[in-house]
Amino acid sequence: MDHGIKTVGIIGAGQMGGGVAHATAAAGFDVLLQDLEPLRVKECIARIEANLERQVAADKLSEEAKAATLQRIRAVETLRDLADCDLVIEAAIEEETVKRKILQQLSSVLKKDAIIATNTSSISITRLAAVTDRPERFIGIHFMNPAPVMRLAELVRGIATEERTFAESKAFVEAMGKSIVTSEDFPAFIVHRVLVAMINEAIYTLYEGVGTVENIDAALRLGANHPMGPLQLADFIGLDTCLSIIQALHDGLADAKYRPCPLLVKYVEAGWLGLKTGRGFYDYRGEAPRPTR
Ligand SMILES: CC(=O)CC(=O)SCCNC(=O)CCNC(=O)[C@H](O)C(C)(C)COP(=O)(O)OP(=O)(O)OC[C@H]1O[C@@H](n2cnc3c(N)ncnc32)[C@H](O)[C@@H]1OP(=O)(O)O
Ligand SMILES: NC(=O)C1=CN([C@@H]2O[C@H](COP(=O)(O)OP(=O)(O)OC[C@H]3O[C@@H](n4cnc5c(N)ncnc54)[C@H](OP(=O)(O)O)[C@@H]3O)[C@@H](O)[C@H]2O)C=CC1
Repeated sequence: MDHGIKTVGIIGAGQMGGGVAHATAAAGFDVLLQDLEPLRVKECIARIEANLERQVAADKLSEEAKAATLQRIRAVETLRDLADCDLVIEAAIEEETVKRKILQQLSSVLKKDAIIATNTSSISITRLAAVTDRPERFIGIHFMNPAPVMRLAELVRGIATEERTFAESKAFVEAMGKSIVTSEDFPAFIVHRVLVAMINEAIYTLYEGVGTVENIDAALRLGANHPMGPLQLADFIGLDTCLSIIQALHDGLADAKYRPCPLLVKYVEAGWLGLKTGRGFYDYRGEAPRPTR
């Protein structure tokens, strides 16, 4: 199916905004990248360049392809600059109030028929769609981290999402060389109904003294062939994001089995958010990561 998408706007130049910008540009789309803080966009494009350079050094990408990918990514400063995009993907922090404000402002400037997507990990697509002027052109496209590498995006329809919006979004994700799964619009969708529930359980396993950080991670890495242990993965995702997701499950399903582990809450309160702040279940500030408990 022809998705009719040429130019993609991305809001939020964090780990996901950057990864999605990289993967989208590498697939041949023009990308406009926006963040509240222009410096964040600059840093983000530098990270994309370093990732591309690693591929060039490993002979997995040509210099020309690297240059072409970078050339397709343009930094912009305001939501108004995204007005002519065919698709805008919101990838700001996992806080509903922040997302609602962005989506309301975006609606008022974006051309009429453009699709608005959110990369939220857990928040109701129907609820976010309702603050826009186009719930029928609104959808969840949930990419995985690191977006250039991971092969999946979850597609989530809100109650009003039109079939055309779903079909175009699916064609867009497939044009990026990725597969889709479809999830109903329930808190945290499919991936995190399972993944963050497991991460929260791993943190309880640490909290209750069943195992150390290293033992819990090794148990799942070597014993269940997970590429990363659950605590390393939590640090990789961001502990603030993990807490928001498990909180969404707890609030949305009113089931005590999703109660956020108090240790996770404490780490977030300390500002120990994982890899992105240099410290979480591991301390990344030395030569090799060291467990913090
Ligand atoms: C929070 C949410 O809402 C949803 C989520 O995303 S949940 C999290 C989902 N993600 C996961 O579960 C990730 C689990 N971890 C993994 O799959 C792997 O550890 C990993 C892919 C991250 C790294 O794999 P690895 O084999 O240990 O490392 P490495 O060999 O360095 O990297 C593999 C490839 O990924 C690339 N890569 C690694 N990190 C990258 C990044 N941040 N950005 C871009 N590319 C990256 C490397 O360049 C390398 O590419 P090539 O194969 O072309 O050389
Ligand atoms: N981390 C992960 O593994 C995954 C995360 N997600 C989802 O993707 C989204 C982003 O997560 P992630 O990239 O990890 O988060 P990060 O914290 O790395 O990045 C979020 C970015 O959004 C910026 N931002 C905050 N408010 C605004 C705003 N009003 N307008 C524009 N930009 C803003 C932040 O700027 P500043 O730092 O200045 O506040 C930051 O640069 C979340 O919804 C998350 O749930 C989805 C899949 C995987």
